[in-house]
Amino acid sequence: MNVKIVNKGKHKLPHYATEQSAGMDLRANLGAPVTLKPLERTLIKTGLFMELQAGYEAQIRPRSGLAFKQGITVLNAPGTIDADYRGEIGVLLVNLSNEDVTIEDGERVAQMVIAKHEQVEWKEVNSLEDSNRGEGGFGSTGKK
Ligand SMILES: O=c1ccn([C@H]2C[C@H](O)[C@@H](COP(=O)(O)OP(=O)(O)OP(=O)(O)O)O2)c(=O)[nH]1
Repeated sequence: MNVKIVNKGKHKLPHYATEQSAGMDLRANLGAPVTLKPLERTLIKTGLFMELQAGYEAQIRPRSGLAFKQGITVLNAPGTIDADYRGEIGVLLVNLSNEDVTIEDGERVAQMVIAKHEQVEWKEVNSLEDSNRGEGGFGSTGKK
């Protein structure tokens, strides 16, 4: 599937690192490194703008390595890029470690998965059909 993309940043376009990768890493497009104190958050710009086809979204997800090694994650994970959004793709990072962490220009800060999605029309009713699961939730299955 072709997706139109504009790159106003200085880094190469995101790409699939292996033949079956689901996500493409996104690079920070920064004028200068950004340091996050513990629990500090910041919006990292990518320089990328894209035009998804209707029925598709892009999900912005954390990178496991960055989370494990440095405690950096995506605060609103998974971030949602709507098909009608034409602004710059941003990555909202938070530092969940107890040390300062510096994000460098060009660093891979998150990954992006393009996914199909549905839109529903509500059919409002007064009651729902019974199911043998009932109303149980929040850890109610598998009880001895
Ligand atoms: O991680 C993200 C999440 C969102 N966006 C952009 C694309 C998305 O289409 C738009 C709006 O995002 P969202 O719907 O999550 O934000 P909102 O807080 O509900 O704002 P809005 O009123 O703009 O919908 O912001 C990003 O660039 N990165």
